[in-house]
Amino acid sequence: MAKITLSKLRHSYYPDPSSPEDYALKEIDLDWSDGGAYALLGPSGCGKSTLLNIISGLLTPSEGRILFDGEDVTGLPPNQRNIAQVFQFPVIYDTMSVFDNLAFPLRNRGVDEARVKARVTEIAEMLEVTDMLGTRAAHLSPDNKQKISMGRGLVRDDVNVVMFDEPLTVIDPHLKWKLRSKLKELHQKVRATMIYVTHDQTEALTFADQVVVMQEGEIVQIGTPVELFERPAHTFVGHFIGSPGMNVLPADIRNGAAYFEGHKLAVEGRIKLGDGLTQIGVRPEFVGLGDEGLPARVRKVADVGRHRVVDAVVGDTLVKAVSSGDVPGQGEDVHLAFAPEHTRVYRDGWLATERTSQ
Ligand SMILES: Nc1ncnc2c1ncn2[C@@H]1O[C@H](COP(=O)(O)OP(=O)(O)OP(=O)(O)O)[C@@H](O)[C@H]1O
Repeated sequence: MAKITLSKLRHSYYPDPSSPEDYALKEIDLDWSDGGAYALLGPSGCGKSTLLNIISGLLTPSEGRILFDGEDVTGLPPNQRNIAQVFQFPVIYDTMSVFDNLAFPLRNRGVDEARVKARVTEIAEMLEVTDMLGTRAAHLSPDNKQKISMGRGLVRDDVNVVMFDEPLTVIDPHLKWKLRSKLKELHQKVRATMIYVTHDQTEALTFADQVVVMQEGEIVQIGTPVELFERPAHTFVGHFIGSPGMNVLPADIRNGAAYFEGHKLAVEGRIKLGDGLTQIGVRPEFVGLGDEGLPARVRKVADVGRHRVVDAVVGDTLVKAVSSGDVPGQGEDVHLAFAPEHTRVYRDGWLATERTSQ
């Protein structure tokens, strides 16, 4: 397995790019450690496939370099990069048995039969498909086919990286959670460098130790799932991750203090100086409902099982709050209290408060 470095990568599909909008990938600098579990997360069109294709060698970047363990592979074709890939749709041979499908990547590289048998048996146990080894792949259900496809990606232990490209797309929703946690478990056992590409926050946050969030060709934050939830570096991350996403509210900054709908708010720390559109970001989980705070009126309450989501209006602005206790009903007056350590200022989308050290 390898450490992967992306250095000053940029890519444009146009021959003569002139403005930042011409780039499907803006400048990307990234280090992925050997053996880590990473996710690339972002909405459709943000550049995930472009980046994946550059790493696998299907696409040559307009600028920058890709290094595996410090060795420049930018000019190498896919077959010389020693990568395993698992795609959206299962890639297996229907006429072969499950055993032969799993053995294929090893036999293809001339691994001896004793080692093939040992490794296939090991991977089959991890995937809990031992009882299917003799079955013809054509007879498998779609989710089992995709499991075997994943097994084929994991069976070689000499690859630099295993890349998963939206691997759960074809899986029934009620089976997704099973495969999601299976993959996490597999990473812990196999300890390969893995990159998981998805637009689904649950998949990314379940799988990865570190998530790279992309928007419009740019990395907006790299962090652990907890970091992305607790301290989004950009309003996009706050909005995209979480359900419901972070409240992003209009704000005025006067004399170093933040005001929302005319009320002064306590925020996590000092507000950085600068020009641009300022907004307040606070997650619904950190908005308390009670007798103190900003006066608001409840517009709607949604019961989503474990908790309730309350839509309240302050002045003209909608604020969401999540509560697991009793909540006021529709049309009632209430006060909202934003937890100061979780209330931040953003300027032109980017975090503009500094945390006061505790
Ligand atoms: N072959 C191409 N020629 C021109 N533009 C392209 C090409 N492939 C992708 N793009 C553009 O590059 C940008 C990034 O696309 P990309 O497919 O990498 O995003 P993505 O995040 O993988 O989206 P999806 O999940 O829909 O595949 C988009 O604006 C897309 O329209």
